[in-house]
Amino acid sequence: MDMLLNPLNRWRRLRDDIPVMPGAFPLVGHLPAIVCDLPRLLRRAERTLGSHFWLDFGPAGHLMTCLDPDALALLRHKEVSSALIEEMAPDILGGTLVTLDGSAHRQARDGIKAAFLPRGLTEAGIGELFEPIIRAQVKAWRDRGEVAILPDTRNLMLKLTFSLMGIPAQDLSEWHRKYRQLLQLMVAPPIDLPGMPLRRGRAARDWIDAQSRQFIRDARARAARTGLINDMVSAFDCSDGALSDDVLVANIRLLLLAGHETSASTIAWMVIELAQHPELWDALVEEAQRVGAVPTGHEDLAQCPVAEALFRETLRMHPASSLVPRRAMQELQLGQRRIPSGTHLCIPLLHFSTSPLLHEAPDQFRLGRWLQRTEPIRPVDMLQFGAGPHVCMGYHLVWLELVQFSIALALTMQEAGVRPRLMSGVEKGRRYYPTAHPSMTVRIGFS
Ligand code: HEM
Repeated sequence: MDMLLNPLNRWRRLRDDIPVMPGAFPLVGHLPAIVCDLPRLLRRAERTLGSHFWLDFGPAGHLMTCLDPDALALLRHKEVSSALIEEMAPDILGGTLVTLDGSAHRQARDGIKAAFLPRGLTEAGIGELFEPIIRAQVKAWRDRGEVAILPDTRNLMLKLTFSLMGIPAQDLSEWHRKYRQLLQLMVAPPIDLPGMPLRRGRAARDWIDAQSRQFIRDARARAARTGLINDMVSAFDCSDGALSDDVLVANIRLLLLAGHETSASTIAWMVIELAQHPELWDALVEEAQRVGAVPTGHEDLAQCPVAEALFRETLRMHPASSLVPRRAMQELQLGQRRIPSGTHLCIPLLHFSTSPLLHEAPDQFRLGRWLQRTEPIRPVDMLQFGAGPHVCMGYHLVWLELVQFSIALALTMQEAGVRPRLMSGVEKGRRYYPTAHPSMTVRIGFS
C-alpha cells in the first residue's frame, strides 16, 4: 500500500531555504503518514529531499525535521526551548515540567526527581508493590490462553501507575473513566461544546487535578496514604524557592500520562518479540528459573541480564516516543545548515534508534548487542528516553517494571508448560505518533 500522502500536493517548495515534504493534506498536513507510516515517510523524505526537511503537523504547524546526528545534540542545547510542547498540547501538558526551560524547569524537576531514582523507588517499596499486581495479570493471561496484548498491557500499566500514586482501590473505576476522557484531549477536535471530547477531556482534567490537590493536602496532614505522592510532596516542600501547588498538581498529571502509554506499548512489543523468537523465550525462561523469583529491588536487576537486554532491545527497535519537538531560541548550526531563530524543530528519536550509523544490523532484534558489550551504557544507548535536562524521569522505574514483568511472565508460563505464540499479523495497524504502539488487535496465545 502506498503512503497516506495527498496525491494532489506534488510540487516541491522551500521554507527558509529548506525543502517542504510534498503530499500534505489541507488541515491535517502529513499527520496521516506520520501516525501510520513514520519510518517510510522519513526514509522517503531523506531519499528525495536530504537530511533536512519540513513536515506539516496539521494544527501544530510545520516542524523542521533533521536526520543528521547533530539533531540529537539539540536535546542538550541551552538555546532550544521545550515551550513548543505546551503549544502543541496545551490542555493536557500545560504547566508540566516537560514544557519548561532553564531554572523554572530545574526547580520543578528537582522537587520530584528523587522519588524516581533507584534509592527513592527502593525506599518507597515500589518493587514489592508491583510484584503481586504483575503476577496476577500474567496468571490471568495463562488462564485465558489468548489475549489482545495492547489493551491488556494498557490495563496493567494503569493498575501499576495508580498503585504507584497511592490511589485507593475503591476509587479505581472512577479514575479509569476520568483518565480515558483525559486521554481524548490528545486527539480532540477544537470544538468546545457540551458532549464533545474537548469539553469532557477538560472536565476530566479538572477532576483529576482536584483529586491530586486533595492527595497533597492529605500527604501534608500525614494521613495514612502510601505511594510516591507522599514522597514527592515532602521533597517538594523541602526544595528551595517557593513553588506553588499548581506546579505539583500539573506534574502529578504528567506522571500519570508519561508512564502509561509508553510503558504499555513497550511491554506489548516485548511479548510480541518473545512470541516471534522462540530462542529468546528459551533464554529468558532459563534466566527466570535460575533467579527463581520476580526481583523487587534495583540491586537485584543485575542478576537478570537477559531481561535487561530484552528491555533495551525492545525499546531500541520500538521506541515509544518517536519524535520530540523543540523551538530554536537563536540561530543554530545543524549539520550543514543554518537554522533561523524561532524555527520549530522535530528530533526524530525513532530514526536514530534504528539508524545504521549507531547500530550494526539495526533491523535485527539482537540481545547480543547488549549481552556482549563490555562498556557501560552511554546516553546514546538510551536515546529512546531523550537526553539532557529533560531526560525521562521514569527510566529506572520502567527498567524495574519491565524486568519484573518479563521474569514473572517466564516463570508463570513455564510452570504451566506454555509459551507465547503470535496469533495475528503485526505490520497492519501499527502507530507511531503521538505515542508509537503495535496494533490494538495483535493477539498472543499461550499454549
Ligand atoms: C518506555 C517508557 C518510557 C519512554 C520511552 C519515555 C520517554 C520519554 C522521553 C523521550 C522523554 C523526553 C521528552 C523531551 O525531552 O521533551 C521523557 C520525559 C519524561 N518522562 Fe518518560 N518515558 C517512559 C516512561 C516514563 C515513566 C514510567 C514515567 C514516570 C512515571 C515517565 C516520566 C517522564 C517525565 C516526568 C518526563 C519529563 C522530564 C522533564 O521534562 O524533565 N516516563 N520520557
